[in-house]
Parts: sequence; C-alpha cells; structure tokens
Amino acid sequence: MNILDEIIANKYKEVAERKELYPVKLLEKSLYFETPCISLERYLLRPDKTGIIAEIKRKSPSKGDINPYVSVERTSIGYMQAGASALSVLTDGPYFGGKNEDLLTARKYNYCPILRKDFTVDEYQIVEAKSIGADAILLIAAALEPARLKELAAFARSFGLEVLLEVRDKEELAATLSEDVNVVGVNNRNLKDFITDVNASYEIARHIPAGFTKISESGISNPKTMVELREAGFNGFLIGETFMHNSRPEQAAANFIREYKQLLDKKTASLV
Ligand SMILES: O=P(O)(O)OC[C@@H](O)[C@@H](O)c1c[nH]c2ccccc12
Repeated sequence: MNILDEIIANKYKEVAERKELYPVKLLEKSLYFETPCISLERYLLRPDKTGIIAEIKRKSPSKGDINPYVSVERTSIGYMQAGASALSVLTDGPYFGGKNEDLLTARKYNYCPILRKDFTVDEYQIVEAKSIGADAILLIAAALEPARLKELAAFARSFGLEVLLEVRDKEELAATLSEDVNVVGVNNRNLKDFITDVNASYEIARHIPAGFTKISESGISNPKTMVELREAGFNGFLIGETFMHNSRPEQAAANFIREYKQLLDKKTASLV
C-alpha cells in the first residue's frame, strides 16, 4: 500500500472516532459558524501581496521531524508580517504532527485566509473545519472518487468555505474540476513516492481553464522558481519546508520574500 492510501485508510477510522467523541451537534456550537469566511482566492490575487500560502508543518512522512516544537503563534504572525497572502495549517496528527488547536491558534492571532490542510474524506471534517475557523479546505483528487470529491466540494461551499482542489496531472484535473472549486493546486510532490518536481506545474498550467486561480504546491525552495512559476501563470505558491526547516520559519519567509521582491524589481527595471 502506498503512503497516501495508508493515510486515507487511517483517516476514515479517525473520523469515525471523532464523530463519536465530538458529534456535529457539539461542533455547531462554535462561534465560527457566525463569522464569514475570508476569501483565499481574493487574497491570492491581491496585488499588494505575494501569493504565498505559508504553511505550518511540524513533520511529514517524507522528511520526518521538520520543526516539531514550532510556535504557531509566533510563526503565523511572522509569516503574515513577512508578506504571505494566507496561511496553511496542517491539522493531521499521525503523519504531520498537527492538531485542530494549531489552526485555532493561528485563527486567534491573524486576520487572513487560513487553509485547513488535512485529508478530507467526509462531510464531518468540513463541519469541523468551519468550527475551528478555517476559510478553505483541501480536496485531493488522488484520494477521492471524482463524484465523491464533487459532493464534498459542494458541501464545503454551502458553509462558505473555499475549496482548493489538488491535482497531479491533467486526467485528475479533468475528472474532478467543478464549479464549487475556486482554486486549483498542482502538487509538485508525488504523494506516492515523495519526489518533487516543479515541472508538474508547468505541464498542467495550460490545461487549467481560465477563471480558476492556479497555485503551485510543494518543493518551491527558491525565489527564482517562484518568479518563473508566476510567469507561467501561477497566482499562488504553497510553501512549507523551505520555511519550516529553519528554527525561525518566519525569518526564513521574510528573507525569501525580500529576495523574491528584489528579483521582480530587477525584471521590471530591465523592461523599462
Ligand atoms: O513543504 P513543501 O514542499 O513546501 O510543501 C508544502 C505543501 O504543498 C505540502 O505540505 C502538501 C501539499 N499537498 C499536501 C497534502 C497533504 C499534506 C501536505 C501537502
């Protein structure tokens, strides 16, 4: 069994347990049901921002421990001060060392879109995402039957949550794209063997219909790549490890963004 299949199989079990422990009725008491979601898409397209979705990820199946004791408060605030457009918070426990409390902490200290990064396979998790203050959820094409993915996307939209659809190739894209998706992400990491290759983004870019906001996910380790991806039509960039490997991820993000802006300035200078 590959790692994605293993994660998904465990997720079904975990969700069944959580449903018993914290029934939907309890989740629905959260005040976050009264607050409107902040649009991820809108923030990605804001010209005064970078398009970076900065991720908080303590560990991963491919790298093991990355930054297990990270301060979510300091990092999330620092990411946004550095110029990120949005935050991505891993809430999966067993494989990524995350928890719902991490997202709640990020929510408490920041007014910005927050993506709940988890393996969503059930409506329950969507209610849960809204209850902890998330603005968007991730749906992974490789993890769900296309018809099921579309159902979950529509369910998320009914709560005002935006949907980031993650694909690896144009076949997945064609099978799963629906009007309930607003942001399409190309994962440069193959979740079956963990190899990252930014070419995955270039290959799919032209197949994503106009009107969807495009993001490139994983393995973006230098600002030059980000400039090139932007030139290829990407509006957003999901970056985790490059920042999280640092003991102060927010400083790594600030340095990265400074370099990125310098590169952009050079480009515009060479055009005039
Ligand atoms: O740390 P990276 O290589 O910058 O990648 C971030 C993000 O794209 C990655 O964490 C990710 C993309 N899709 C996922 C699905 C589940 C868990 C994690 C992910």
